[in-house]
Amino acid sequence: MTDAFKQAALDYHANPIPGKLSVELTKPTATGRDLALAYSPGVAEPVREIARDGENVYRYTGKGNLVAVISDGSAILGLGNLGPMASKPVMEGKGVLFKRFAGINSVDVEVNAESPQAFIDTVARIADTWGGINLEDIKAPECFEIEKALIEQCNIPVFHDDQHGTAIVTAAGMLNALDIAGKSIEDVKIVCMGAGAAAIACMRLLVACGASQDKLVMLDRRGVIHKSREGINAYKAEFALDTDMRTLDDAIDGADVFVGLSGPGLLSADQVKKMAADPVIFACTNPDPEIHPAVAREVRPDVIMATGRSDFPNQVNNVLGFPFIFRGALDVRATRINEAMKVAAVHALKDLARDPVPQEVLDAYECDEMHFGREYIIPTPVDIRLLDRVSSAVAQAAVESGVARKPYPAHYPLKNVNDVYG
Ligand SMILES: O=C([O-])CC(=O)C(=O)O
Ligand SMILES: [Mg+2]
Repeated sequence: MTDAFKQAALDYHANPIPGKLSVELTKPTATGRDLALAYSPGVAEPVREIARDGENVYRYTGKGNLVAVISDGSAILGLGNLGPMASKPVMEGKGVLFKRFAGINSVDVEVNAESPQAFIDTVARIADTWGGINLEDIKAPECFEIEKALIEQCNIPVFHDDQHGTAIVTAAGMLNALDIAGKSIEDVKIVCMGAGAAAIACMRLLVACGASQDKLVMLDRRGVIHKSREGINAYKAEFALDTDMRTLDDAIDGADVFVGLSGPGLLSADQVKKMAADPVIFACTNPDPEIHPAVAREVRPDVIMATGRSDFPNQVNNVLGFPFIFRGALDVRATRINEAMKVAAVHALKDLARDPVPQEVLDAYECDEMHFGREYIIPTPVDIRLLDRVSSAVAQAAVESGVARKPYPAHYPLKNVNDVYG
């Protein structure tokens, strides 16, 4: 990032008013009568109705279209554990994306918790306020325990975006990239740089999509995760190989796929040179990827390259997932986001990339042409069709898998965010 761009990012957040989100009113408030309806005495009526039947909260309040974006700031993007307040711009940013792409209202909640249990207790006590909870930027391994406990304790969807959002989008992009490379997922040698929340979830989902675990090498800061290593947690142990490989240099030799969910600049041009033909590189650490696309392309013109960023082709970023996954889940009042719903999202994303790209998308990216291929393996976030395709696939899967509390929405398909209330 240039200094000018960094300053522009600060100015964007500071001016003309601080932050990126505000609250808006949805009802008239001009007259005394309006106020009497909105507050005392009128507000007592929905209070009584909700007290009589809890489901009425969806009818008389904003709960059904409201998601909390909750973090402790322990793993902000690829920047590390910088604390709850430093995570606030990202959490507000997720709120921007929820609203912009899926018409979902959100509040950011930054929790200063001294332990995973304190975090769980804090969130569980206020969970009923919202229609869903998006956990964000919480470090591994604590994030696994936190998500599991909250899913058990809440009857609204709880979804750790860095795990499942990232995994869904990665799997969709990977299936397409391998197709373009003419390789099948069962056969490829995969190197995963990183062993945090996103890395573990991505590899689990790739294995569920057919990848062979014995051809998958995972590395953390200390190198290859192998069976004779001491002191690895249970989540990393799931991917421990019986191997002599110890370093990224060892692992990358002949690899078909590199997935980076680790830190900036960790993959070198020399390492890229050693990969197999038509290498697939997903350098997804934000904001700075494991390798710059231009550097990878220079040494390997045959590369199929993705990053997490909006300013390069092939943006593999959870923004393609979480807004629409929650949209579908909220609209059928799902009690959780289960595996069937995640798989449905993978296929919806993967299939959409194969359709012709609308003119609005070309305009937004200032290019004349975009079609399924090396430079376009996954839809762009501005593609309005995501709203319909992903949300309806997720809603349908929720209904079929028995976690929906409402039938498939009568007002689907959604054509744009103004349609979301039906
Ligand atoms: O915020 C983003 O761009 C994607 C994300 O969740 C992360 O990097 O933690
Ligand atoms: Mg994140």
